[in-house]
Amino acid sequence: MTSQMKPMSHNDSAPSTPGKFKIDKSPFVHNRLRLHSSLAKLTFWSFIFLTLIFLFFYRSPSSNPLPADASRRSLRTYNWGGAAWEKRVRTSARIRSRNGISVLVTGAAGFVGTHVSAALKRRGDGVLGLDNFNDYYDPSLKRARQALLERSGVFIVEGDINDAALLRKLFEVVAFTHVMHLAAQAGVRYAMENPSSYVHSNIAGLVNLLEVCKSANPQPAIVWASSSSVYGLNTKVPFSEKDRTDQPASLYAATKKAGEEIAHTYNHIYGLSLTGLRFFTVYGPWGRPDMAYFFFTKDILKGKSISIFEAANHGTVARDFTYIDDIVKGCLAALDTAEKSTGSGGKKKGPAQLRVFNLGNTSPVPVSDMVSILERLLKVKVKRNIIKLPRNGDVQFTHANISSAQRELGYKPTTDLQSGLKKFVRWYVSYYKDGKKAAER
Ligand SMILES: O=C(O)[C@H]1O[C@H](OP(=O)(O)OP(=O)(O)OC[C@H]2O[C@@H](n3ccc(=O)[nH]c3=O)[C@H](O)[C@@H]2O)[C@H](O)[C@@H](O)[C@H]1O
Repeated sequence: MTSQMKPMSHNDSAPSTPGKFKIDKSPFVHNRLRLHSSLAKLTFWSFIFLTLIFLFFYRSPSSNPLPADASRRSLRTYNWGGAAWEKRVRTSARIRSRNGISVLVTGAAGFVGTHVSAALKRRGDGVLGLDNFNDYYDPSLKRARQALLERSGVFIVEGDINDAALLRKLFEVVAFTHVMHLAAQAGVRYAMENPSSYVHSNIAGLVNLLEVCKSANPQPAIVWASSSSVYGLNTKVPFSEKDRTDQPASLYAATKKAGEEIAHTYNHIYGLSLTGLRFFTVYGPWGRPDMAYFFFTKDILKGKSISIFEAANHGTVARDFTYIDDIVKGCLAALDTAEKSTGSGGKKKGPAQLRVFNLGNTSPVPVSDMVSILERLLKVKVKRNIIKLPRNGDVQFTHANISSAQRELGYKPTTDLQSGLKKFVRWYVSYYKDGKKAAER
């Protein structure tokens, strides 16, 4: 019983300073006082109750823990199912080469997802894409990538990795041997604008996917995209998989690091075979417009100035930029060397493979040098605006030690930044028709 509900004693109704006025002890006045006090309490608690109900049903958008963007994504409904849809799924996932694999590629309309899907299809593997086509960046670019894949026979199912019913359905229709999980909320700096979208995709979405994979029969082997950003404030270079990763500098990095821990758990409990790939600033044709090399190109062509970050004391900011074709080779090698998961029916039957690899280029380039390469390729004098590295999650430099990937995956990057950016610029200019499409954006 709470103190408010305690039956009132005579003394409860007496003022705490009884000498100030005369207490009327008549029973009528006493009852009136009790009634008065009970009414006041009833009114008070009714008010609190109604306020709570009001807040529950009519909370303002700003009090919604999911920002509009993330809510919209999870509330969006996608059309899937039906005989014709299932046929497309089956056809796309059909293996067409001896010893081929059938792979569910999440984030297939994304930058890396498109390239990996196309490469798998080319060598005769079965490939089914999954993508929610969200509007984090220009969705028309994702649609163009989809059209490209469609022409090579890859069907992309429209849906969210948080949709368990859809994922279960896909595994019912196709016994995928592998999952290449690339769907994620990417971008380091955007995490300060929309933190929930990172939790939604990189944590909740990952767990949902692993839940379905662990119950699938047979369980697939999973290769997924982690990030160089997990090294955070680590200063030991080059970054090795053995180095500490417990100092993330951005929420993006923290969710990728959480993903690595979640992978450990699902491997440990359910025998899922899991390989995490730490990508180092991947760039190239069909790239992501939110990345610096991409929007620098756009702005340089428009004659706008660009902001180049500089660390304290004019310190150089550098990245181990890695060309997309090298990353694709690393992804395929990770799929090819992935051992089978050991569980079945949601139960572990024995120890399973758990790996993590750096996929970088091993030669960091200062961002200002990257800009100079673009300047030469675009033949436009760049208006440089050097500004202090903002405290928004960016780290000063990245540099991959790739000996582990070299040894176990035969990974060997071959494209330097100059050659890779040349291919990017050629694609950019032709895709945006010398700036025509870019101007429409
Ligand atoms: O390896 C990763 O795991 C990550 O790589 C990528 O992140 P980053 O390496 O930060 O790439 P990106 O944004 O292109 O900035 C490049 C450089 O330009 C600098 N930069 C940036 C913006 C600007 O206005 N000025 C500037 O100097 C900036 O300081 C930086 O030095 C992916 O986006 C991310 O999703 C993740 O996959």
